[in-house]
Amino acid sequence: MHYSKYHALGNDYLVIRPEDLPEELTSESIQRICHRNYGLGSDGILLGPLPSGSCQFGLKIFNPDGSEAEKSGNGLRIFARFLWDEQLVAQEPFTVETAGGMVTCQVGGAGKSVQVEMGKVRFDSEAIPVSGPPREVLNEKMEIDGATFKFCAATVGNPHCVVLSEAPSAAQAHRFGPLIEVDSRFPARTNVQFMRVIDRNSIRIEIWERGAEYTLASGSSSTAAAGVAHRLGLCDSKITVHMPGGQLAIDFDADFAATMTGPVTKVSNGEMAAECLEWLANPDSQFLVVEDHNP
Ligand SMILES: N[C@H](CCC[C@H](N)C(=O)O)C(=O)O
Repeated sequence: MHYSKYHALGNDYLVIRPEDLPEELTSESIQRICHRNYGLGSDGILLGPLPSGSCQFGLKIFNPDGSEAEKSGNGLRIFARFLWDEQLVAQEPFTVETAGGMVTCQVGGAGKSVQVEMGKVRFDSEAIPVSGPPREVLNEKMEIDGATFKFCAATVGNPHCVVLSEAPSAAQAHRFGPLIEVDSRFPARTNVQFMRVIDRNSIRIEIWERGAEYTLASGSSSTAAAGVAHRLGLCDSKITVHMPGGQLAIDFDADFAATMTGPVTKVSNGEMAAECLEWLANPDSQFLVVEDHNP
């Protein structure tokens, strides 16, 4: 099976064209393909280009636990670069349909920089979703594993819980992220960011992703966390988001519509070997399978 691998600030994805799939993806085959020991290893799969009734291209985004994500900022930059590498687009902006809505992409810098209009960041509980009465989820409190956190929640098409932190760290993300991801207040689970506001134009985040665990960078997390900082009046409308994998630029208009700009790096084109494909298809082969989170 042919694939292309890219990373965006260390958040890596496999791009697979539907015509290259030997059979329909399942939660288990996604887990196997993405597995860092048994499979090709990645933070997810981008399946496309797919037909779309509303946009020039369609895209399905899968997490390594097999769940489908409504949106991925790094994934969309990578997919835009893939389309450019395949000469399916040039320098003009183009539209991509995701489960979380339509986005507009534009490739620049000889493919090394991509801009994506990510849509509006929204804070209302029903859109995210967050349980409880309909409200904007801002400056609420949660008790997790003996610690008390102040948090906000937002959607960029996918759900995010932004925890205010004096000292975001990988240890903090690993300890509290998995607990918050599956907390009952998030019916669709949630991505989690631990955020420190550095100044009016920069924040720092550590990330625990829904369905992907700890990642070095996340475009939708950056957009959500920057949106919260802007909504709380702690940052202006142009924000640099610092993550372990690097930086992204997020710009907001007056309606919190976000434009994300950042790099993409091509890693390889490759072929999954036949014996690995056999292992993928063999349900009895030894493999650690996590529970299926698809609704
Ligand atoms: N794990 C996310 C999708 C990938 C997001 C991240 N890789 C990005 O760049 O936005 C979710 O289930 O909503």
